[in-house]
Amino acid sequence: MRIAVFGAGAWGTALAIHAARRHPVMLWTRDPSQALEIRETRRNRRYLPEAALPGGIESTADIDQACEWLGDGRGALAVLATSVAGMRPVLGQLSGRLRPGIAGMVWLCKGIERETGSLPHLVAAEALPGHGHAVLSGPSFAQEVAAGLPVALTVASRSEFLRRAVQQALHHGAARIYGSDDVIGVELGGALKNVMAIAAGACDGLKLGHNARAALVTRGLAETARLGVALGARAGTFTGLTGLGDLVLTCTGDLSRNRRVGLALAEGRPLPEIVARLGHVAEGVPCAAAALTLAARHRVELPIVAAVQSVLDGERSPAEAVRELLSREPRDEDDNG
Ligand SMILES: NC(=O)c1ccc[n+]([C@@H]2O[C@H](COP(=O)([O-])OP(=O)(O)OC[C@H]3O[C@@H](n4cnc5c(N)ncnc54)[C@H](O)[C@@H]3O)[C@@H](O)[C@H]2O)c1
Ligand SMILES: O=P(O)(O)OC[C@H](O)CO
Repeated sequence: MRIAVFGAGAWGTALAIHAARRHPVMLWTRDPSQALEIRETRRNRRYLPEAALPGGIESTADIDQACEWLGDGRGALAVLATSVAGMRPVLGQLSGRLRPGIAGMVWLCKGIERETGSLPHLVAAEALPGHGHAVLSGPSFAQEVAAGLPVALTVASRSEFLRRAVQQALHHGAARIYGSDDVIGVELGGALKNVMAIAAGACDGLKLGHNARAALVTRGLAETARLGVALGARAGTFTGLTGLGDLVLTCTGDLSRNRRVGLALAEGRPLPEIVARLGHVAEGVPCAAAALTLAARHRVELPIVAAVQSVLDGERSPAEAVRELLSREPRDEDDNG
């Protein structure tokens, strides 16, 4: 099966390496010098410097060439690996270029569009109509996948055909790919765990202890599920790989960029400096505000996300935000607030 990956950041590159263990892969980047570097050095120095790219990966910055490479499209798979902010512009370029026969488009990004408060499947429906759509998510640090370490992911799509096509393409070696038809639940779990990881990083940076982090993960999951159910997701999805699984990974694993943002905020560093130093996207930063927009539309309360947003906005220090969360009125654990 031919697989074209659009976006050559850390995760797009790692997924291309995994896919290339079985399939020919085309890795598209918007940056011509990066495409040249990948072809000549078999490395992506800026985004995933430690990984060697196998010979089965070709690279181009020419989007027409990448689409033509997929051939008549039959059985081929397109993968979108940009940040959420890059989704609409890149899918817009692909619209009309991708042949109708491809198995479908699967995106890897985890977040909510900042300007619209839309989950990725709604962005894709507008920007790339006429193709099958799927999201691939779950606990997965790029560096570990590139190194061939075990990983379990979930592909969610309303199309059973596309779910099976993604499993056929990527369920091999050390990667297990589960299927789900709960697109909203899978996308929301992946989006909000990034915000919770900022909170967990701040919590650990303030040395609030293991009890505090466990409370944050558990209440963060409750908050995510509350919004998800209001949006039409199944509650059970949030205890799966793309909910609890990714939440635990990102809140506790130091490879997480979002967690590192939280740790740096606890040191009192300004957000623009933290983001600039990171050199990668930290989706939790734009996602916190977008999640609050979405929650307001559905009249759902998100106290931890609101606390993170107040810190990102510079309205409160992390310590003040924690004090505010602790001073909330007592309630039953399964209360809807
Ligand atoms: N890194 C991981 O371990 C990992 C794992 C799973 C999911 N994700 C998710 O995958 C997405 C990408 O993450 P990443 O780690 O690759 O980020 P990254 O910061 O390493 O790379 C982002 C990539 O998106 C591209 N991009 C951004 N806007 C674009 C635009 N308008 N047009 C074309 N390209 C654009 C950048 O050029 C870059 O190649 C994020 O939503 C992230 O949450 C990351
Ligand atoms: O580095 P982060 O925080 O963007 O997390 C990466 C992946 O989403 C973990 O599953």
